[in-house]
Amino acid sequence: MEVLEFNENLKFDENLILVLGYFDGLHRGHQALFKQAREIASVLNLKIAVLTFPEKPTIAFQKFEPDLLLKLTSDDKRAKLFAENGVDYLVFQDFTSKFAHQTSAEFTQNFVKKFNPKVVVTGFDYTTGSDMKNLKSSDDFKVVIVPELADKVGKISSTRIRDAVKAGNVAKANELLGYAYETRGRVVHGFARGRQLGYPTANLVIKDYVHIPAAGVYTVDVAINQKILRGFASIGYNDTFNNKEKTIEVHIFDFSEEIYGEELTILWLDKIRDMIKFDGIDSLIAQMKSDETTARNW
Ligand SMILES: Cc1cc2nc3c(=O)[nH]c(=O)nc-3n(C[C@H](O)[C@H](O)[C@H](O)COP(=O)(O)O)c2cc1C
Ligand SMILES: Nc1ncnc2c1ncn2[C@@H]1O[C@H](COP(=O)(O)OP(=O)(O)OP(=O)(O)O)[C@@H](O)[C@H]1O
Repeated sequence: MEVLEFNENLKFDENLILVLGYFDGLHRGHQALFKQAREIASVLNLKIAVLTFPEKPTIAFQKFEPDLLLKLTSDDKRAKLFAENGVDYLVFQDFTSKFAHQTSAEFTQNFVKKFNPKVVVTGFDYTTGSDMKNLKSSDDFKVVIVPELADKVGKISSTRIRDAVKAGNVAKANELLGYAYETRGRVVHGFARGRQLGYPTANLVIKDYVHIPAAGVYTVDVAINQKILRGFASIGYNDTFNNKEKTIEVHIFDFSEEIYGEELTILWLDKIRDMIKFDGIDSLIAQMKSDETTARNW
């Protein structure tokens, strides 16, 4: 997959299949679009391009709050997911005020046509331009609209997945994503209390602008050095010890390597419980033993 910045001189000599949208998380609804695009691409023997934005379009419209920059995946993972979904050209355009002020016709002329698309694939609720029109088929290209992928609650959407993650409902998020929600971090030193508890933990710092699940205790898999290992993790202020800083820590079962400075990825599988303020470490240890059984049996 080639990653490109859109600019006026960008020109493709070949015909392409163009897919449009922001695609936070590349969830099952988005995957349906790419499946459709791949089917058309293979019949017409064409490559697939995506025109998307590095950040959420809402930053051009709303009063800024740091949450607006948070995503469901790191930028690296996002690119990987586009590639896995069959994208050949991933093209980024900043979503600016000027971009937003274009009409649908201007967007078609200035952007869509630059891709020489034979077919443009969009979702059922996709609109373009300041006039918010649906893209229409023309002599130049055909528009294929993918119907809504929904479950009992309604449309599978990035918004629903963000809400599930923020509520700690990672199992629901995973069901809607079609893969396990993950967080990449680097292992740093904590208070070294974990050893005393019988559960040494890797404390993580997260540099990606991503949504972190709600405080609590979780069954996780940990991807480290090409291996996937089961563990359990906690997010929060370690209420028993009144920590001032929120920590994300993971204990990997049957693992005793020194991993300070290493990068690992936590795959959030299920929430076990909320964080509890215990009146002593013995009750915390007893609770963690029971959590361990839950996590191992998941
Ligand atoms: C699975 C798991 C569950 C935990 N549950 C709690 C909890 O309910 N209450 C709490 O105060 N701390 C909890 N902790 C956090 C421990 O207090 C923490 O791991 C310990 O203090 C070590 O921290 P340190 O790495 O900063 O030394 C939990 C940690 C893990 C890994
Ligand atoms: N469940 C779905 N079924 C079919 N198409 C979808 C679905 N969800 C999104 N799409 C389509 O995917 C493209 C990208 O959508 P977008 O990035 O707005 O995702 P979204 O999940 O709708 O996000 P949000 O919840 O933030 O509105 C659009 O063309 C949209 O119509």
